[in-house]
Amino acid sequence: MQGTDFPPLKNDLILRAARGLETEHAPVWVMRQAGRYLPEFREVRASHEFFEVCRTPDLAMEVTLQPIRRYTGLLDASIIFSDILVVPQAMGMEVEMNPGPHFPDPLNTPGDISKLSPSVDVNKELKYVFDAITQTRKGLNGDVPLIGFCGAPWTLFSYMVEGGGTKTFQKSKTWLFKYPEESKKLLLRISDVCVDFLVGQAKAGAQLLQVFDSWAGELSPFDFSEFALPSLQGISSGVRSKLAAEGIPVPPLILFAKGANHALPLLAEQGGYDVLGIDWCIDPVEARRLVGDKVALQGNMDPNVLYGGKDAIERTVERMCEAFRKDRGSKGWICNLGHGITPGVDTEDLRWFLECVHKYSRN
Ligand SMILES: Cc1c2[nH]c(c1CCC(=O)O)Cc1[nH]c(c(CCC(=O)O)c1C)Cc1[nH]c(c(CCC(=O)O)c1C)Cc1[nH]c(c(C)c1CCC(=O)O)C2
Repeated sequence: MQGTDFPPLKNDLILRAARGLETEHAPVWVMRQAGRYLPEFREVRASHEFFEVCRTPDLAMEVTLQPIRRYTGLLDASIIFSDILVVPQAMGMEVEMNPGPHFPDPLNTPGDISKLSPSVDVNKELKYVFDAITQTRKGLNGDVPLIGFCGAPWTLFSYMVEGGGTKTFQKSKTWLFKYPEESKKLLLRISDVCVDFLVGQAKAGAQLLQVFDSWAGELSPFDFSEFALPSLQGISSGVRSKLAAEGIPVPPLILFAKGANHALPLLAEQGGYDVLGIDWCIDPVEARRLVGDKVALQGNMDPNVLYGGKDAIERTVERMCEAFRKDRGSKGWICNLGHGITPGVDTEDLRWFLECVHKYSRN
């Protein structure tokens, strides 16, 4: 599938911002914008299981388009409806969503690695994601670009080892510190699947690619460099070289290493990504100082401000816009929350957030 087969793009703000260029206002999208805070999403979920929605291109397209339709003209990107856990599934693991992720048979010791598929053909295992992307890109009719994504190896590793969410990271840390060499091998093996998966998404029509390292902040700076960084670099360099080898333009690459703000200088220098996402625990002025002009930034309002009412939202957005735009106008900033939107948010409060971003980030 080649780009020329798709409707022409009418809004390229996020593509320009990702390349560090000027935009009329900051492009804005919201992590988890297709999700349970939307009544129309809950309605689809009432009659379809979570992974059924992911695996059915018609349904995945429908929920991907829901926020774009509801907030017409206010969102500057869409993100394909899927989950980071489709990669462990493709590697041969069973994953349930009830309501959070649960792996009935997690990787308890390095011996369990042999249970994973020896090689993963993403074109077979994850074809449904590629089909959903191609179909959704057509369905968007060029209104906004479509983002593809995957989970980062460290975050996926922790789910595969813990068997679900965790507060302590006891099992994943046991692996890192007791079996460091086996851990590194597993991380790189996950990274190889992520490369093929992102390459496939770009070929299917994804116009930007984001890597979610949701648990990056659980690692010390040393352990982040030791364990997470090589696999993140493996993804950026692998995606770039494989697409280049096929003569396909490389879409902007975004890395959201949540909580790893200490690593911003290192990632800007050596990560190989065009955009770095930041959470709300770092001031945007400081983040910009740390990365210089090397990358664009994405973020970073605390999603819980959306529970604070219209005044709090407006004041926070105004402050955020001022900080990201300090001394550089609108160059190289993609506005987002500092993590995913949560299920209890009022849909009109999100609309107000988006309107405030348009108002306060305008040149
Ligand atoms: C860690 C992680 C996961 N999934 C994802 C991450 C990384 C981002 C982050 O840190 O939030 C990424 C993700 N998950 C989902 C998307 C869709 C695209 C979007 O709108 O952003 C994306 C980009 C849908 C989803 N993935 C999930 C839901 C909610 C489940 C439902 O529909 O019942 C959605 C809309 C389920 C999910 N999936 C995952 C968890 C922990 C949960 C349960 C927690 C929760 O309920 O929010 C794993």
